[in-house]
Amino acid sequence: RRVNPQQLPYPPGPKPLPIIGNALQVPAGASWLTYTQWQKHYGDLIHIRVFGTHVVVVNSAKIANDLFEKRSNKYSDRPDIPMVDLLGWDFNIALMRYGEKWRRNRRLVHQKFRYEASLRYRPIVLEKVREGLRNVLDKPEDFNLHLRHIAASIIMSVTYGYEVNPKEDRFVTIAEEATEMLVNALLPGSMLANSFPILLRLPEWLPGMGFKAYARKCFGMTTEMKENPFTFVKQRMAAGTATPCVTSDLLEGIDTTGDVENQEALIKGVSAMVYSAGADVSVSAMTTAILAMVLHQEAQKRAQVEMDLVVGRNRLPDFGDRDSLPYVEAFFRETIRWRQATPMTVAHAASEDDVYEGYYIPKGPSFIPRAMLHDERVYKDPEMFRPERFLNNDGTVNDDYPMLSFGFGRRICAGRALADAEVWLAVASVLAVFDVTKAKDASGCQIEVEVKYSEGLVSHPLPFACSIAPRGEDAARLIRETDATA
Ligand code: HEM
Repeated sequence: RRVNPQQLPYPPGPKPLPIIGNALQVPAGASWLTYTQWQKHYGDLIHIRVFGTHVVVVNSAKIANDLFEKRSNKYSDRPDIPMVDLLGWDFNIALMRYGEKWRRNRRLVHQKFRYEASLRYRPIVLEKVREGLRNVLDKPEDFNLHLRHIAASIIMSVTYGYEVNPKEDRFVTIAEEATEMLVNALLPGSMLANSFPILLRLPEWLPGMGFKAYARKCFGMTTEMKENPFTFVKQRMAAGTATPCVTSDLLEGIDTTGDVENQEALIKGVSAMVYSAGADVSVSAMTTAILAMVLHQEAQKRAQVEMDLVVGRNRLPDFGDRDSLPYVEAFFRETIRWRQATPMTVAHAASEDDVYEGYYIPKGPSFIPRAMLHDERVYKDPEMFRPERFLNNDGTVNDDYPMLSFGFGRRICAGRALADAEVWLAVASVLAVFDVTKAKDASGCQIEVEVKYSEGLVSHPLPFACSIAPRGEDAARLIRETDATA
């Protein structure tokens, strides 16, 4: 009441219980489904309380725009997650509190990943996607691994000029394990210390302090994840053999009259963060595209007809073809709308108290923007995969790019230009040369595929079987010809 002088109400929401608030009503996993149901009862702005933490769920693009864009000076903070520093993940911009440290980091990421800068990475994207096509041709049943390899090799090449080893790469393995440990520690309820930071001060020998050993293990990994690839670049620069990359560019820009150690530490963190921010989400989007192809044969066929007309069967699509492939573009956009890789995006927080449409919003709550790309007032039958929703009547692409899948305001995804390029090219290339259909079992019956996704910050399609076969001998030859070393 002291901080809410006008005694305005919080936004509506389900009735909280004493002390624990709404904790029992919020499922740990796919909570966006619960928020979707609550929207029908409580509206577009919902308030809940989980123990002492206020959470505001934003259910419409209009409110997201009003708060995260128009009032972005107030709504660009992140919730305080005490475990992040303990795990050694304090360099992760996506989780950083809004302030000077975030600004310094974001400036460097923006410098290297804004649209114009990202154009430089297109040759790498092209090379790695085509390598992925060859891998799929050789071992289609391992398509998920190949998609992982595409995403990892693009990011490692762009960031460190490093060629990823397809099997058990030392840099990639450590980055994946450290990222997984972070994601597990962020799952609601997984680490009590996130809700009760006082636990951080208690000695490790007490029962329930297992999180400290967990954090130590993760800290070791994040240190390796930052140090090893960075040292790799520095050694190659010293030997004059470095491939130009984000890290070498940033190192060359160091002000040698200033505090070199601090500048290097910043570069190390920014470079290491790129893998965790960009690899897994890109894999999710690419896998969703494959899932959509399996389930929507008519959409796949229509995209292939367009591809054959525009690109023909004698070459593979390139970025220069994008504007001439409206249906393929619509297929790509529908992919990132239909199943968002981060269905809850990343929570924002308010850095000061605010009032919105008569409701009181205290400083610091978590703002969870639910999957607005499934708002049936905007997207009719949102569960349906329907690329046509991104086309005008004359077949041209409309102005609706599902940018919300990349977040909002000042915290919008800093790598969206690279993500857009790599996922588009992967989708277009697969459509050009492969037929993706349901797999058959030993008795020749089709194996049915269900749309099921994992839970967590980044959500992936659960493993599914499918058949990925080249669209004829010409397509197989085209794929093989992309191997310059053959
Ligand atoms: C399909 C792929 C991707 C999707 C769907 C995606 C989505 C997102 C989302 C939803 C956010 C949170 C935005 C918010 O808080 O409002 C985010 C943040 C971020 N993303 Fe991406 N992302 C993708 C790929 C990438 C790539 C390849 C990079 C590499 C540079 C990247 C770098 C970042 C960074 C640095 C942030 C943190 C921004 C900040 O908090 O200031 N992302 N991304």
